Amino acid sequence: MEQITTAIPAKKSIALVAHDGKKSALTLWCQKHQDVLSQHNLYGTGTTGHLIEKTTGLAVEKLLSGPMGGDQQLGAKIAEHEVNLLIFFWDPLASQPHDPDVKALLRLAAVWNIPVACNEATADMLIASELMSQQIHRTIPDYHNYLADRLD
Ligand SMILES: O=C(CO)COP(=O)(O)O
Repeated sequence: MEQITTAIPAKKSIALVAHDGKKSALTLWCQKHQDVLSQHNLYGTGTTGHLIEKTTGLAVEKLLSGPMGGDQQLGAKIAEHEVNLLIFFWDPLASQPHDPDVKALLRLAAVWNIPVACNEATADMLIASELMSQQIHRTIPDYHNYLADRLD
């Protein structure tokens, strides 16, 4: 597929999500990195977003709880270029009733080539990057070209 280059702005729109077994790890991580996070727009699934707001005071745009559609809402925001970085502490030791939604969210993050951290070590590296405060470039599928080809 043809690709185009697009920008992720210096002020990023970051999705924060954690499964139940990882919620305390994510809220602690958010407390630790509150200064950097406060410089960006934050989104979260329902429970995670509320917990982050409560423990850090950061403003989070809260979507539905994951099992009720929150992962799908985030996936849509990634496809519409509203969310451009994903921190998702998913739990590899617990099964989830909405596993297809989790997979779909991670798939769309890969399709649209946004930075993703699925564990704390990667999140630490992302948040420490000097690129967090700069505009960065990413290549994404050329959707208009894709559609034009299909309509030919
Ligand atoms: O289930 C989730 C991610 O798959 C997260 O949802 P909650 O933040 O509502 O727990």
